[in-house]
Amino acid sequence: MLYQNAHLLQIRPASQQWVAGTDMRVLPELKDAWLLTQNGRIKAFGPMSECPQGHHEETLDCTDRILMPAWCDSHSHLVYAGNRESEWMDRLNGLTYEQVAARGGGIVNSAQLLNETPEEEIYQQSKLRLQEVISLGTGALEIKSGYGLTLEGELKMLRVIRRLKEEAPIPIRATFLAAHALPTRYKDDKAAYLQLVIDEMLPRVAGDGLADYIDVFCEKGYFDIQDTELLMEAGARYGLPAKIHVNQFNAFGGVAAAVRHGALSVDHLEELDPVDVRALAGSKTMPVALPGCSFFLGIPYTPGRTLIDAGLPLALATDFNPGSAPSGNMNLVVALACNKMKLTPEEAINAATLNGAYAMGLSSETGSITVGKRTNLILTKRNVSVSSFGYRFGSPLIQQVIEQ
Ligand SMILES: N=CN[C@@H](CCC(=O)O)C(=O)O
Ligand SMILES: [Zn+2]
Repeated sequence: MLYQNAHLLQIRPASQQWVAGTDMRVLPELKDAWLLTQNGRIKAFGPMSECPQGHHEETLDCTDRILMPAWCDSHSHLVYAGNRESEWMDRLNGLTYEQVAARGGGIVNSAQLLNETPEEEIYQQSKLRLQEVISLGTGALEIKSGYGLTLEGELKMLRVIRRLKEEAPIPIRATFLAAHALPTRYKDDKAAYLQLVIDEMLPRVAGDGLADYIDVFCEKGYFDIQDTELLMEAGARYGLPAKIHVNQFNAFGGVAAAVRHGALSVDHLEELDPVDVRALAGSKTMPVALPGCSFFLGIPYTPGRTLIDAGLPLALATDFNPGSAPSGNMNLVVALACNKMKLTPEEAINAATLNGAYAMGLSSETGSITVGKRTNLILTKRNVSVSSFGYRFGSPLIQQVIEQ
């Protein structure tokens, strides 16, 4: 396919894996450009004055439109059963997320439902959500387990993720998150649950090649630093790098622990201590903000400005899940990042494309307009500017999602 007269956005050399600090304000572009794709990959691009001549099977005129990489959503729990609308109603009536969880709701509620639901049904429900996010411009996605909390439940979730991986037109990464909450059966014996996760679940998950990463909900009332370190070390023994839920409600050293263990990303960070910022400096760990969760739970937004102004990179993701963020809309995430976290549109787009791809190990595949990367692209409607992604919040700006 030959795209002509396009405004190409987010053009990067293959060597550039992320942008940080003041560089996040820059979105390299080429106006009045052509782009050629072949076999699902970007083959070449350049200014219209040098557009390849001759016959091309298919061409698309992109006059007045931006052609850019599709969104890279590096943190989701898109595979789940049913919903938690009744808990949401409880929160509307005044309960907090933590109070709902303390009453037996929350993650363990989703876990019960997931264990009761047949695998095929979970697959069908999740597939619909996947189709929805792809139609909204998501071109790469990470999906976590963590609503099983039993060997069979976790394997069931990961098999569904594998099936979605095999069938989807976009790259998907799977993360093993059995340490998402203590299942009711183990509520007074965390050590026994950790043993189950490490000695029984992990060898099966890794042996069957069902996960790319390991995750832990490092939070008061869930898993502490020692548990998190134990799980990161166990994951490493099976070749699974860590992506850690940390600092959602409390900051108590989880970021530094994750960095020490070479985690690929630390996600949430609604609570941020100067110690966390110092721990991230000079590391290869990507901080990931989830503004949809802040919006839905009414908790603080991740201080993205503090991170970027300290010279760090930042990625944005949806956290799509039934409890704290039942939306997989990356367009909304980008708009929230601008309006609530005070990111410039350029910073937000860098965070939602190039840096998001890094945060799920997909830098060589997607996240920028780069020769050789996948043809995972968004073509906007006419007269959409870079600022529109923050300013025109809620407006559908995408004309076509290109996934080959
Ligand atoms: N915080 C932990 N896990 C999810 C929420 C899961 C749930 O409430 O079901 C999150 O990232 O927000
Ligand atoms: Zn999450």
